[in-house]
Amino acid sequence: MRTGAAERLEPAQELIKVEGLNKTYVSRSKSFVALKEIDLSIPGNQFLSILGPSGCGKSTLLRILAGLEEATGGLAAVDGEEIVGPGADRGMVFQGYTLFPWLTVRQNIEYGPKLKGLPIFERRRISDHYLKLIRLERFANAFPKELSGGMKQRVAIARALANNPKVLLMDEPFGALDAQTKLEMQEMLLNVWVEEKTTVVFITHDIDEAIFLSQRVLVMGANPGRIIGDFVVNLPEGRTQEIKEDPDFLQLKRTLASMLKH
Ligand SMILES: Nc1ncnc2c1ncn2[C@@H]1O[C@H](COP(=O)(O)OP(=O)(O)OP(=O)(O)O)[C@@H](O)[C@H]1O
Repeated sequence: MRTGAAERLEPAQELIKVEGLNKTYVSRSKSFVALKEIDLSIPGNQFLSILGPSGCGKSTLLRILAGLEEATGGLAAVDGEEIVGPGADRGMVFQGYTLFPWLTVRQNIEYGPKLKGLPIFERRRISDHYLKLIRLERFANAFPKELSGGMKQRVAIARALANNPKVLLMDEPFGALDAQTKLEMQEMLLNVWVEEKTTVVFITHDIDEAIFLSQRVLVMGANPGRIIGDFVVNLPEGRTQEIKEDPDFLQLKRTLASMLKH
């Protein structure tokens, strides 16, 4: 159902390339190495999660990919183009709710397509598609303040996807939700990913969430921020919560937990 550039990617083709990436924050006389020599290749359509202790540079890496932060050295590129600033080819979803409060759910979703100058019938087609995907058709004309936290995050995901980005960058998007809503959101996101096959880079502190959602999990270490583990998740697609009892799931969970502990 996707109509843009992401559709043209062969599954194994590299979409995101990070090479020798460094980030040092300098404040007054102090400098702090947040990222050191990060090398990473992410193929198109992959769902990749990043786990790591607080302060290991996960958000910094994501913000560099989003073009919101400049690297101190090295390269970061999307689809062969070096990242020099934010762009519609990268959709962002954060923990905080970032919807426009003065726009309805439908208008929020249509915001990007409207900015691109798409005609009204096309915008309507896009918002209809995403309202259905996030199962909020009945709330098309509601304002964000009328929605629960989980519903707001669903709209934030739809709004990001409505731009047909090449990659969805998600920084702990479900971190503020209660446990039950979080599980529902994970299933919803997995369904969205299966339907749309968009590339996702997802930051979380939650090992279960990382394994449940992903095809691949990266582990970062701190001081300096670097990649210390890269795991393929060998679990079938079409996952439901029961998969969390699968021996392969539990084995990977133990491995990741022990890596994070050290
Ligand atoms: N603007 C800044 N100036 C100075 N230091 C910064 C700045 N932004 C981040 N840092 C430092 O860089 C390190 C990495 O921060 P970052 O937010 O990327 O970590 P994180 O892994 O996402 O942490 P968390 O899981 O707690 O969100 C931290 O030690 C942080 O204090």
